[in-house]
Amino acid sequence: MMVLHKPAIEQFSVIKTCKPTAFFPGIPLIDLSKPDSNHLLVKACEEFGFFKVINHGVPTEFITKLEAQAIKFFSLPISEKEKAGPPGPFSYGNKSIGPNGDVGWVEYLLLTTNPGFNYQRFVSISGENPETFCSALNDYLSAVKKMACEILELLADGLKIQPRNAFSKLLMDEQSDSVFRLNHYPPCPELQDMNDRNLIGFGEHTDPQIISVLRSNNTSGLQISLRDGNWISVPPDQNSFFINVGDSLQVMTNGKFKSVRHRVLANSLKSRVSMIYFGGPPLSELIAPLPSLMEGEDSLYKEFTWFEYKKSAHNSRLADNRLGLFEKVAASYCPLLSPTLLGQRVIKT
Ligand SMILES: C=C1C[C@]23C[C@@]1(O)CC[C@H]2[C@@]12CC[C@H](O)[C@@](C)(C(=O)O1)[C@H]2[C@@H]3C(=O)O
Ligand SMILES: O=C(O)CCC(=O)C(=O)O
Ligand SMILES: [Fe+2]
Repeated sequence: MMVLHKPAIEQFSVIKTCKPTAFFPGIPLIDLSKPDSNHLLVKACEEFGFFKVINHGVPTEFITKLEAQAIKFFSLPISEKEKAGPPGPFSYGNKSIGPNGDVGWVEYLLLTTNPGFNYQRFVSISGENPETFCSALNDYLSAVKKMACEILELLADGLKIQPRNAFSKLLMDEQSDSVFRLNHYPPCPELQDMNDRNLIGFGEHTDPQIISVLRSNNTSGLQISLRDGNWISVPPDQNSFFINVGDSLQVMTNGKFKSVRHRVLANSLKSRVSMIYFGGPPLSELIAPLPSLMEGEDSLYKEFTWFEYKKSAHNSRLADNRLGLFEKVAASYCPLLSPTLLGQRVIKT
């Protein structure tokens, strides 16, 4: 267990909550088995870029098996976990997020989902039969990817886009650059003595990919930012999935869908374990608005490939407005709306 003395805790972002953040009852809930789900999905992506899905078709057994493997891994001594690799694109990281100095009250495993990737390194560390970890991961990833593709096809239906696999084919592509992340937020008991203060587990950001599929245990902490800048706590639900619109889907819909800003606050008593699949396109894919969604409008974004966007994202800090660099108006016509200034947001809690 990580234990921190008060001065040490100050190394992390501690934010003051002026008023308790109310649980917001309005997070869209979509039942994927209902015939009108396509229109509700479009509405949720336009209004929040975030929603919760039920009747998702992912077997509970796949979820519990992978979660058990994750818990086993995170319970190992740190020296063992570090053998999974230094913080880097596909390895174990502790408190340090990304390559540019971001920190959070979190440890994680970051893995590529490309077929054929050798997970053996992590497997041998957890002391498990290699088959157990690999099969739990593969079962979970195939089921979650299938669900993500179904959602993207329902969205295409709702937007009247032909063909209906216009988005989903990018995740189905053999070269799809998708990532999977297991996050563990240990409890932080010191927080109990720090009235009105919260510790950042994973700082505010948007996800750069097309779509993110998040499942967590029953510990709270996830928050999303509404358009007015207010933060809303998402009540945890271990039987459902939470879906984020990523920056790339915002661009492909020419800004009709919004990528959602979100963050995770640490909990003083309970540990949070989350598993997130980030569905991304092939590196060479041009990320641009679909012509059928333009209706005579100009693209709001400069043209770029996923490789270019990913490279730029990896040079940014977590909270930066990464898409700002690729917006036509902000970058070309108005220096006051430069990405640097847009990246600095007033934090309301
Ligand atoms: C600070 C960073 C971590 C991140 C890469 C980045 O430079 C900016 C984007 C971050 C993010 C957020 C969503 C996902 O968790 C992630 C894997 C991704 O694709 O973009 C992380 C990156 C990371 O942890 O390496
Ligand atoms: O762990 C979570 O619940 C969310 C983490 C997240 O947003 C991310 O890893 O990109
Ligand atoms: Fe995220």
